[in-house]
Amino acid sequence: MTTILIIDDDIEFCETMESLVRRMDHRCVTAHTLKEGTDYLEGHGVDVVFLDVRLPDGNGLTALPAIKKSSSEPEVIILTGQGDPDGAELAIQGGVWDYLVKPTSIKQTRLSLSRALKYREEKRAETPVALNLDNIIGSSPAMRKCFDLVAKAAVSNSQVLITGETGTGKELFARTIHENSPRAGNNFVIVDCASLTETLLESTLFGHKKGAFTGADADRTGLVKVADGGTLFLDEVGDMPLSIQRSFLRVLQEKRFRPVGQTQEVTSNFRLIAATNRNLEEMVETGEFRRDLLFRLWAIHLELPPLRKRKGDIKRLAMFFIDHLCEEYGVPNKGFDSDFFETLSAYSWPGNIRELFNVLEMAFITSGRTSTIYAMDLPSNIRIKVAKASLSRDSAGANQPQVEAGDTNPQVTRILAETAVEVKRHFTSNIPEIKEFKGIMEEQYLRELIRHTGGNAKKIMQISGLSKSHFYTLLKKKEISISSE
Ligand SMILES: Nc1ncnc2c1ncn2[C@@H]1O[C@H](COP(=O)(O)OP(=O)(O)OP(=O)(O)O)[C@@H](O)[C@H]1O
Repeated sequence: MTTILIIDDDIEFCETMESLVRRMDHRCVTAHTLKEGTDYLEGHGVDVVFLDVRLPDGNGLTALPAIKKSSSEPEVIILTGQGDPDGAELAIQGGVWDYLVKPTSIKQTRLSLSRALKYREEKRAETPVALNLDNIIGSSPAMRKCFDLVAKAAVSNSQVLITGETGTGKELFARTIHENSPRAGNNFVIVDCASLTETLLESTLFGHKKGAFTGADADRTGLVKVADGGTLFLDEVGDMPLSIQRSFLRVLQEKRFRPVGQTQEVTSNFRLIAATNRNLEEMVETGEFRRDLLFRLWAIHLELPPLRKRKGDIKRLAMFFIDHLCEEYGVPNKGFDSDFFETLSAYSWPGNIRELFNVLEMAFITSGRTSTIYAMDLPSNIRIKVAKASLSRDSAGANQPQVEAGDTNPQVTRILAETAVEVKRHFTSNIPEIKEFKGIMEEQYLRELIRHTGGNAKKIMQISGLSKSHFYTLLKKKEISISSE
């Protein structure tokens, strides 16, 4: 059933609206403060919100973005006692469906509500584009937003600008847009603007005639022409020299250009996707990037989040990539110890997914023929960084939470990982028997446990998971007395 929420502090008005909405066979909920209204939106599906502007706890227009972004993304109709043109403009910019000034006629209110609901129904009925996202892993909210944009980009012919830190998947997403677009049957052509000098970039993009410059010993077709009917992917577009930016802008507008040393123009019907990890708006301010080109580029702007902001995706990315490696190396699928994912999640991944995949490949090789991959298999530099970050976090917080029963918090995991690094370092030449090693570690653990709990038997059992009899047997075996610790 359709639900309409009325946020208005005028109780009488709410009652009138409620009866109008009910007569239209919709469910109606009223809220007399902004807080009440936004609280309701958090846990319930709402189709349309009638929103007053002046409310006891704030201005409705200020809350508009949060209301629009709430989980059911309702349409909003402003119903205000004091209409003012600036407020109306602000509201419309904020995406409201209608702006009505009280008193409104029943007819007008009904019409506005019916139209908003019709629009909402049509929006829902739009058939979602079935994307082929075979090689892209991610189900975090940030990634789902990106997939929506990929779907929009795939069906349109507009320029796309993809931004994001290094290794976040800009090229992968550009290829995915191409492969899901009607141009998929034609070329996807990559030009890396950062790796070419100014002259080389010009001839690479536009091509040249034999003899146009020293070394041009044959005609060469430019990559803009190779992308005819397909997609041209300009990687690191922020590194494009200003002189080329000027000529490229013209190519974008007219889809025609002149190869170096040639008098005749060539045409190309290409679709442009550009990517960069630089801030182009800042570059425009400093005069390093043309504003007009930037405006052309970002008809659709896809901003890829860094991996540290979507840690929920790390596990699936790791499983996907290790499965891929198993297949490539022809070995049976491997399992993972839980400490493996904990360590991966505790690292900040400045090189994003590229770095993650490199590290996983190293761990995969280190794990050899074993069927499980452990944190120990990760490169020591990663484990050390994780351990150090955890320790410095610990020393920064004065009152650290006590380690409770069964607590395998990241701090403990980190310390264990660090211990493992130490053990590995010392064992290079001389490895003791496992019994001896276990004995030493066990004794160390018991002494620490007693010190930490002050010898409180209940806490000892809770934390260690040992039974009373087992604990006292161990104490006897190690010749430890509770009072001396
Ligand atoms: N969501 C994802 N799912 C699976 N693999 C991914 C994902 N994102 C990126 N990758 C992989 O990570 C690696 C780096 O991706 P890509 O080269 O597209 O990054 P980039 O942002 O273009 O990097 P750079 O800025 O350094 O050029 C590639 O192996 C790519 O396949």
